[in-house]
Amino acid sequence: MRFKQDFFEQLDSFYTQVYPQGISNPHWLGWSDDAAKLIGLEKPNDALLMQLSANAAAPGASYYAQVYSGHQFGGYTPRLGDGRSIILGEAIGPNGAWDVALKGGGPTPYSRHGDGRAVMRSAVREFLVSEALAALSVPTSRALAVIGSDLPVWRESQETAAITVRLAKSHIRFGHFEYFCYSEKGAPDKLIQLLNFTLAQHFPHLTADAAGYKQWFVEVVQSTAKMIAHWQAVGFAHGVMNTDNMSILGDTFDFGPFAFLDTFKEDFICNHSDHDGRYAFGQQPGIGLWNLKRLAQALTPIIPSDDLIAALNTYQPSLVSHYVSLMRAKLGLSTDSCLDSAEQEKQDLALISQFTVMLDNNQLDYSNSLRKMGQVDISSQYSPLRDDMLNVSEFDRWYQAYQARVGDVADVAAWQQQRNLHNPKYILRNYLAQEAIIDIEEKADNSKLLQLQQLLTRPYDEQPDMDHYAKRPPDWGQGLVMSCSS
Ligand SMILES: Nc1ncnc2c1ncn2[C@@H]1O[C@H](COP(=O)(O)OP(=O)(O)OP(=O)(O)O)[C@@H](O)[C@H]1O
Ligand SMILES: [Mg+2]
Repeated sequence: MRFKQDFFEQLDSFYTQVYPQGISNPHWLGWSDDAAKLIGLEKPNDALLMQLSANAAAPGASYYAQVYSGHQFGGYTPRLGDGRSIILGEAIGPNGAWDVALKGGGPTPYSRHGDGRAVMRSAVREFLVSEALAALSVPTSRALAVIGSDLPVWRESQETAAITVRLAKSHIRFGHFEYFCYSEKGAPDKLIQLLNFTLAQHFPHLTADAAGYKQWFVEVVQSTAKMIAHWQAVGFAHGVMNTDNMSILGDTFDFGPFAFLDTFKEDFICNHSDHDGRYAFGQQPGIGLWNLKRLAQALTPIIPSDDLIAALNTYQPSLVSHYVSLMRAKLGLSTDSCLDSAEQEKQDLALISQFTVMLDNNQLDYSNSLRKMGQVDISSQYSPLRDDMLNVSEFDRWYQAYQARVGDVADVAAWQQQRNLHNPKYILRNYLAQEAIIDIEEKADNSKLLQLQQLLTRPYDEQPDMDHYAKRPPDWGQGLVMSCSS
């Protein structure tokens, strides 16, 4: 790894230098070749294992924990910061730099009452989902590796610690701006310093002046809208959309109790502590806007309110338009229609919503239903999903409208093949992650994890002998809800 240290060198009051503490008996549980390429690495080796398990210094690393705050479940916490994630610096890759962070690397001045550690099950889940989302083209932080150990840690019972090696284009969160607006004295200067750094590093096409700031916020609004459109289209529930977990670049960030939908359920809650369903699947678009409003509020000292509001107003149309275009690709709705594009979008959204409401009412699997729809012979009156519906006449009405919208398809096989490129066969179902974790816990066997990882790097491909991974969960794995104690 070759590092540069821009954040460390330019923003010295925005972090505390802190060294990670090694974990005993470190061993690779998982490694991502694809993530490795991003920072110019190839295969894992012993020296890297020692560095990334914090048992040896990584040459060129600076080791620091950033300070930030954030709104958690709607309430403001004035100081959070990296309590268990220690950043080594920005590793230089062939197409740009990536922060390298050891998540679970030991206590920091921001650990509050925590131990600075991550348990193996949560580290494995973060590793798997980061790479699975990337393979689905969802904007996300990445995971280079997950490293197991025999270091005991206590949650509800004794578990072992692990480290996820996270790669992120930036670790700057909405909460960084909130911290330097509310919690730190000398606010406008620090806010401006942080914003100028963000612009120079990640928005080099923008100028560090009023016009650049205004356009920057528009781009943050839109990248957030785009990220959430991806989540809704792929059926991903994040679970903890606090503003400290919202990346300023619109990358999915901080994986705790997340879930991919098995059964489609608009009000599905994956987080055991989310009693009111604040972060339920169907709430995510609205929460995205709420979070952006909190960011806007923190920016009022440096960006005029009218500009902030104008940008916020682009959120909903931008999200809808990304969502509809992702769903069109899944369902095979082409866009070269003679209707006005806004009207077409409205009608398509209605068609898509009727479809998901039927999935919800009939308790059908989200990804498998879409995959099946993509294999329909569009000229035939018969759709494979019809048999799964209780209200067949409702489905028939919808299917007729759908057929009319798809129109004539000259080459049905090619159309179906296209659909398969947009409707994954394999997703990271919670029960699959759980099975991989149980094998590691009980048998020290990571082969399921490796198999799952391989499978999820090609989620759209038929893969021989892997069909069982595409099945709906068994009874024990239905609607698994995860706790935050990670
Ligand atoms: N075991 C722990 N020890 C110390 N601090 C912790 C621990 N778990 C969570 N925290 C801190 O609590 C706050 C909220 O935690 P949250 O689960 O959102 O983040 P995280 O998963 O630890 O890290 P990140 O957001 O970097 O992915 C953060 O400041 C985090 O660093
Ligand atoms: Mg977090």
